[in-house]
Amino acid sequence: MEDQTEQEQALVNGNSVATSANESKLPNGQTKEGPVAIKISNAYKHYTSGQKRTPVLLGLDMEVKKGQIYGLLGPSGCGKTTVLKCIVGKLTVETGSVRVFGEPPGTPASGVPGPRVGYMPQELAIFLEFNIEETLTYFRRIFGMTRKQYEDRLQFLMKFLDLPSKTRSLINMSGGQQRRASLAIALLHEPELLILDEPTVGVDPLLRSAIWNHLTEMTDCFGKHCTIVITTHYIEEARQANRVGMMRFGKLLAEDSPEELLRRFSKPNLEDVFLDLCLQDGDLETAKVREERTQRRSILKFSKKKSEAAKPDLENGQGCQMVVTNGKGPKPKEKVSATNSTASARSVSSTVSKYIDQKKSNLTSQRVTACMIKTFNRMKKRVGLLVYQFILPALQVSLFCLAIGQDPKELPVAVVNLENQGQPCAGHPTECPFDMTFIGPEINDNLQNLSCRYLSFMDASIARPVYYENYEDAHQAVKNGEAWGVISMGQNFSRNLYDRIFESVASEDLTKVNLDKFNASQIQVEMDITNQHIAFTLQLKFAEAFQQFMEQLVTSCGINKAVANIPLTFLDPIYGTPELTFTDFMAPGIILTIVHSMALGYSAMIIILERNEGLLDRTWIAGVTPGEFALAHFLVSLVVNFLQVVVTLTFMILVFQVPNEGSLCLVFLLTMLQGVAGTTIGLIISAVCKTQQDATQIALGIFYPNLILSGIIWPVESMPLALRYFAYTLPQTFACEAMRGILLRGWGMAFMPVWRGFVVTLAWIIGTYIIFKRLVTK
Ligand SMILES: Nc1ncnc2c1ncn2[C@@H]1O[C@H](COP(=O)(O)OP(=O)(O)OP(=O)(O)O)[C@@H](O)[C@H]1O
Repeated sequence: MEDQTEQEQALVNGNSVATSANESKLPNGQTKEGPVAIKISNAYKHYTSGQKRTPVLLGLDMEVKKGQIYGLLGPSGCGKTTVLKCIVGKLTVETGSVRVFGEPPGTPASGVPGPRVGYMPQELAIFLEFNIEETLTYFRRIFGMTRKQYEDRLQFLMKFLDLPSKTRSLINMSGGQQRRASLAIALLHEPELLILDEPTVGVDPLLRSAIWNHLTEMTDCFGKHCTIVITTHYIEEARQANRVGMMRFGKLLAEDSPEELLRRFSKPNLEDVFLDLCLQDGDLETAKVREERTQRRSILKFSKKKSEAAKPDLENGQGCQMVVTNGKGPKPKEKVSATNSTASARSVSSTVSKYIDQKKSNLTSQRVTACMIKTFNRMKKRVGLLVYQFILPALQVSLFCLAIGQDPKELPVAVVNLENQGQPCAGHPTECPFDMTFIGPEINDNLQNLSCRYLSFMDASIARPVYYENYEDAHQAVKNGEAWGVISMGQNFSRNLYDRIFESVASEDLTKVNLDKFNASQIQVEMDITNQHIAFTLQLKFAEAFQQFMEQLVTSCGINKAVANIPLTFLDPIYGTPELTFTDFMAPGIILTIVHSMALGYSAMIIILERNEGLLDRTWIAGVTPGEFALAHFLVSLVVNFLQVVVTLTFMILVFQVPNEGSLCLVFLLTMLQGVAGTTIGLIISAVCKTQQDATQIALGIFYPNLILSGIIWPVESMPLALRYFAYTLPQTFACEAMRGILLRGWGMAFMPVWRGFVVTLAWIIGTYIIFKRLVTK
């Protein structure tokens, strides 16, 4: 009733030339009238690109009856694809209304998107790395077809669309074969509504004819529910439609059956009808229109020639795969008798009903599983991606453990030992250099080459001595970058050291210490400290060597070595061991950052890849909701994460023996959650970026600040206050602290830094997943 009112209204307001015809004819001449399948009333829409607004639909009215083939014709850019996208619920109009099966598309009541509709977009929208079977299996799972139904249908489509082996990769097929495979997806479940955007482009005339015959058969019966909307550039091809809509500049110039249009305009073909309509529409660009017409005619002539060449075959029931192979296929339309048509249609009708199990096709779990299996299959096909996903974490961990945190080795140090004439020490006494039997210590023969004794405690594997005879040469060597520093000792180093220790102590007036002698007993070190870590290492080694030298010296004289120590004692550490290295400090953060960034990088590409290939639209129009799509990718990422965490922890803890004092379960759980947080952040990037390049740049842009600010490399406590507070808001800062607590201190959930790390990570996961879901459902 509502339809009727709208229809009447459309007729009153309708386009100047649009007809009031609401009936159309079957190809065999029978009148076809039925309920309305699609109704678009007074639709307006524009695209916005930056400041630019492009109007696309300008008060479009269109009506498609159930069981009709509706040919939507018009020049490139007039808005045909936009209309189709509005019908399948991919786009919405700004004003006016679109109704599919009486309901707005996108609502559950319309069933569109969903298994009620089969959609073939203009672009290929196929998984090029898949073969035909894998591609169709994906859609079979979404639609809930049983294996048997699917096998029958696959067999039919392979023959009908003249597709090569079902196991050949689509990437290795010709353009025409790929288009036919794309059409097979739309035809797979014989939907109630078939939306085909230029399905016959690049298809040879013979097959084009067979496709039209098949479409005719799908709609060719009373009470049959298949409705087809098709766009084509081959205008004459649309004569086989029950009704055509001629579109220009966002509105329909006319809408009627081809026969009625030809009769009304007294033209021999639809091309000329279209030209007349354009002229009537007040379009002054006649030259351009004529040119378009000439071009299209030349295409048509070519295709006609080919069709005619093939005609005898068609008439004999050969040449068209469908006719040849199953013997039940339609003959060319003028040959189809009413009886045949009905019988044939009945068989199609019964096939249609058995393909879709409404209960099954409504199952979220089934669609999520379909998406997951498809993603795993895609991964399997991309060996590079697999390597990237699972070998890279292991490689990163190995490189980190091997390259970071160890002491630098074989650092050249210029040694100027004037006490030994600048030469390497051949040997030195190790006995007590003092005679302690008298009241005060006396010098004995062992008081020589104390400098050599000191140098003997130097760890040559770290500070490699290079001997110089004078200070100037040694200094120049450092200047030239040949050594990291100069360590020098004077001519009477041993005697001056003795005097420093005993004379100053024995002196009655400590204010009168001989500073010359005092300075001459100093071991002087001058360094290149441009590399702070190397400089710190050498300073530490020089100081350790001196401590050991002094301990050995006093011990050789029978004095307790404690006398040689400064009165500051470092007892055993409460947490950690003296052996802990910088690697151990960084490892907790590195584990998290590897897993987090790998997950982020992987998921950041997911939607972009599918969207750019046109697959995302197809998946959604097949009935997978954005929420299901998000869930499927989330679950796949979880599996990938799991494996990455196993690889990372195995290498870090088992192979490279990074210490773990706490619960491995907690370590695993926190790492896993960090991976999930990376996944959800990546999914957001994937949803907002148009290209892989954009996504890569954002992912990299996130990676470095995160690494620098999260306290993974350097303590957060060293940052300026404002930056430190910012760092605390990042997903890895508290998690890194928690991980350090577990691994190095053996803390459990009872410790605030540990549970805080978990809570913040969970908050990031929930927050980013909500944002992602909103973005994809927009
Ligand atoms: N996302 C978009 N943003 C901006 N403009 C767009 C967008 N999509 C399409 N357009 C513009 O809208 C107009 C209609 O596009 P549409 O794809 O609907 O035309 P069409 O009739 O299907 O063309 P063709 O036959 O070449 O496929 C064109 O001018 C096109 O450039």
